[in-house]
Amino acid sequence: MDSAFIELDRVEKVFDVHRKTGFMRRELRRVRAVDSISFTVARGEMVGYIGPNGAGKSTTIKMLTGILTPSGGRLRVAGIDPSRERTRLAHRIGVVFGQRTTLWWDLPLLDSYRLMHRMYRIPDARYRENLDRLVELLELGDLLDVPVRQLSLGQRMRGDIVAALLHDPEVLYLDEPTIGLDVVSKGKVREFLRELNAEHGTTVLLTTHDLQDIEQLCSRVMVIDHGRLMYDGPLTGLHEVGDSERILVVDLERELPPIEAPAPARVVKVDGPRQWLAFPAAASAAPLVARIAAEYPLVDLSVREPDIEAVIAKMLHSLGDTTDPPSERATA
Ligand SMILES: Nc1ncnc2c1ncn2[C@@H]1O[C@H](COP(=O)(O)OP(=O)(O)OP(=O)(O)O)[C@@H](O)[C@H]1O
Repeated sequence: MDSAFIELDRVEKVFDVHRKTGFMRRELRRVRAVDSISFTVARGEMVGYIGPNGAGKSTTIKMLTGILTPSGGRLRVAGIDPSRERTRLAHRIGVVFGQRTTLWWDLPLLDSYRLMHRMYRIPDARYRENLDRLVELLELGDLLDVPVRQLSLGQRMRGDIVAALLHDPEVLYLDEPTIGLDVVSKGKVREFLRELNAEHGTTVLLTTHDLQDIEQLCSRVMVIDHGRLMYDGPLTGLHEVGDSERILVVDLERELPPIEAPAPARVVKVDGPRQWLAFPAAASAAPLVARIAAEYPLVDLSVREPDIEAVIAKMLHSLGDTTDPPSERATA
């Protein structure tokens, strides 16, 4: 991988919020949404950017796209200062907001793509080639004539991903790309993103509340809290810092005493022939599964992941983070 493609050096974003505190009285509150964050992302990396609600994730993404101007620090994407050269940068980045669509609600999907073709001034041959490839990969061929408002959430999300990639961006910002999708649609979106990254080397910054998005896509994860970067490393490391656990749900042929599992795995619940075992999230489930399969009459099993909020909360707790949500300072 070559040198930094995304660079943040002590970036800050402070919002001034005026609040009415009484008749003719207003108070100015200063919200430090992003508080001196520094990191770099190399070209071709897929990085998870996670944190509790209000942590500053969207504010960071908005600064990276140039929608918001930092209050301090230095920020570059592909060598470009996003807030100064937003239009130039727009040709090199793609953005997908899971909760909002960039498509035209009343128009057939294909018409939205035609408009983007013109907006981004994509050469005709390239547009045609990209459209054909993306529509095939994301299985949207039968839906191109359907107005966006008639699409299911999963179809609309895939439609938005195509829209974000028609102009061959080098970096893709994804904000909750699998939110509300069923298991099959989530799988399709993840598989597509993996292929996109492997084949085109697209750099991806992913914000999500779904731990499996991170697990299946990102070799690196950054955790932000109260506007500050609290962790930057592999997901397994995040589990280790917080001592997170996964749960192995085991269905036996009949009701039996609690399974004698090798420590630190242990049975945490028994209900008839079903038993629940907790084990460290950073460890592989394979040895535990093999041992149970060899020694017990096993019918079925599944692994439950901890939810992302729980992992982050444990990690922050173990780091002794007890500060209040984004630092606010009354100035008047
Ligand atoms: N335009 C704004 N004006 C004032 N305060 C803002 C503005 N945008 C964000 N904030 C505040 O900045 C902080 C960080 O918000 P941000 O939306 O970046 O968080 P987030 O991590 O994306 O949260 P979520 O997961 O809930 O989307 C919050 O306290 C929020 O209220």
